[in-house]
Amino acid sequence: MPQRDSSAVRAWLRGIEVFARPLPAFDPGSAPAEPAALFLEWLTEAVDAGVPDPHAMTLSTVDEAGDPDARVLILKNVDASGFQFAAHAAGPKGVQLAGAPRAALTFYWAAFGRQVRVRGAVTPDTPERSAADFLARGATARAEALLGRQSRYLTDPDAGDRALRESLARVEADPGLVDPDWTLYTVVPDVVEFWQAAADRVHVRLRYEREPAGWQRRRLWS
Ligand SMILES: Cc1cc2nc3c(=O)[nH]c(=O)nc-3n(C[C@H](O)[C@H](O)[C@H](O)COP(=O)(O)O)c2cc1C
Repeated sequence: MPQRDSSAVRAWLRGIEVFARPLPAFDPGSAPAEPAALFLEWLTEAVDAGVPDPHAMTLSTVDEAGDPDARVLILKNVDASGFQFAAHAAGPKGVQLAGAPRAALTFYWAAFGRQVRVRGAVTPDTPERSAADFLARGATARAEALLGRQSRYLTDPDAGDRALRESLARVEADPGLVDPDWTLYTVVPDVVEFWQAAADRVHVRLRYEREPAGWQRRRLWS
């Protein structure tokens, strides 16, 4: 740990190695026609290699003032229609998405030096599918969601514990209870970029762009 002066921190950070490990090669010429197929290949490799939380991703949104916001979430599904996550419509990210229904997703699997970036419109799924996602959550997660207080100030932790216990009792008494604000969202991608790090810094980038004729694949400078 360096001294706290800024130049020492700068030197310390510069000394930390990046991409100094065996990394896979990426041949964009043999990439599949659809980005979802390549995404699932990369995700599968991360899962099989035991990467922790391989389905964690950063969801970026903007608020009503146009200020960006970002947080890590768990991916719920991916297919040709898009990338799914779930959230409470009344919480900050839900409110931001109601006002500006577009988002970016960022995945990073450090063990492979791989990043995937997704951008697109965000659409809420049907109430039935959102309810099914809600009911697939654990009892405590459902009890917390039903409180609808995520990201508010926790001024009294003891009162918070009591409220959670009461909510959990409601869930246990009525296991079919669904929070109507719980929403599955789909990011419908316009653009999906695959980025493969290389130790020599000649990183390989492939961007899929959705066009009327279908997905176009383009290499990018690194
Ligand atoms: C690995 C990881 C996974 C997370 N998964 C979720 C999740 O699936 N759902 C969720 O609401 N928050 C999740 N969080 C917490 C969010 O990052 C965030 O703190 C929370 O959703 C509140 O965000 P908001 O105030 O912008 O709405 C996760 C955080 C981490 C680090």
